[in-house]
Amino acid sequence: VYFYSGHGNFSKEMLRGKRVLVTGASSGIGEQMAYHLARMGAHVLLTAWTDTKLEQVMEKCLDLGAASARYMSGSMENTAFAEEVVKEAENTWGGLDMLILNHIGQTFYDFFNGDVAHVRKLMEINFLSYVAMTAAALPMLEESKGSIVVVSSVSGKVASPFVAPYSASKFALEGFFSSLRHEFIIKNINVSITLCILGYINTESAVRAVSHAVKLKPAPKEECALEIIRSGVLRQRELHYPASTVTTTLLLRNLAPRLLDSLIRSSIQLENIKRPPPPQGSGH
Ligand SMILES: NC(=O)C1=CN([C@@H]2O[C@H](COP(=O)(O)OP(=O)(O)OC[C@H]3O[C@@H](n4cnc5c(N)ncnc54)[C@H](OP(=O)(O)O)[C@@H]3O)[C@@H](O)[C@H]2O)C=CC1
Ligand SMILES: C[C@H](CCC(=O)NCCS(=O)(=O)O)[C@H]1CC[C@H]2[C@@H]3C(=O)C[C@@H]4C[C@H](O)CC[C@]4(C)[C@H]3CC[C@]12C
Repeated sequence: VYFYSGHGNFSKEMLRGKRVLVTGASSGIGEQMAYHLARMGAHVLLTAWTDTKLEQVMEKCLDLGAASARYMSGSMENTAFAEEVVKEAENTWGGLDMLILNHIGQTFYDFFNGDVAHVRKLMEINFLSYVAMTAAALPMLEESKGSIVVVSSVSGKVASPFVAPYSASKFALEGFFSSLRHEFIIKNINVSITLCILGYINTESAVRAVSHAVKLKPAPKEECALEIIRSGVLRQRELHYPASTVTTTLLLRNLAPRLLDSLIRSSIQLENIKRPPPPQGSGH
């Protein structure tokens, strides 16, 4: 059973005929969300970078029972493309019920190397495109009293080493969407915002990037994807998945931050992180 900030009865029937836009849908958690939504009979619009992968996911969605399935490939580094995807939903469906913001740009699990351009690029892909899609989709979501689902991470709540650019983009999501949620309540805008705080998940790209260093056992992407959809449909404020590690981490963050920091560092095989050369002329 996974922790929710609220409670409610979820039925897969709730998604039947619903119009759902999923980003980062060509692999990993996004791909699994697409398949769950298809099994539930939703209309899906899938987006990611690589169209060959997207086409395969779309075909499988149709086989699994999607009410309809379409895709658009392109880079979310360009907010114009982000807005085009939302326009496609409007042109295709005349509206939108759920916006699932999930994609991330390629990054590294390593010491920050001073590459400011990489930080800027990741802020564009992982944060600004989420803002652009939300702004473009809001009129449709207000009309449908729909939901915004923001896929984030423990990295967006608690600092860890070796993920500085990625973590910055996830913290930005927390600040922006939590503030926006206040404004929706003040303005009586009936659009829910669900922040999904995820721990380590067994997607190919995550395992490829960190399995040499992160001692933790990753949680299953299929179950993670279903919990994200469930929390969005139930209009939960936050999803913590897996609840055991995420909720404990957040409790420790407030109660014993130094202990948490040392536990985080001890959960990493530091000897497997290649160390950068010392700065020129350094005394040590
Ligand atoms: N896996 C994990 O351990 C965790 C994941 N999360 C979050 O879950 C979400 C999904 O992660 P995960 O499934 O592992 O990621 P994957 O690497 O499996 O998928 C990333 C997706 O983003 C797309 N993408 C990459 N670059 C771009 C770009 N420039 N423009 C548009 N789309 C792009 C990829 O498309 P393509 O393949 O075509 O390039 C792919 O569909 C992310 O928000 C991540 O932060 C949070 C905590 C833990
Ligand atoms: C380094 C991972 C990102 C890999 C990548 O570049 N994917 C891009 C998509 S592409 O290949 O298609 O271009 C990180 C993705 C998820 C991170 C993990 C996470 O968010 C949960 C933990 C958070 C904690 O603060 C640090 C450890 C994490 C396991 C963290 C590690 C880095 C990721 C796997």
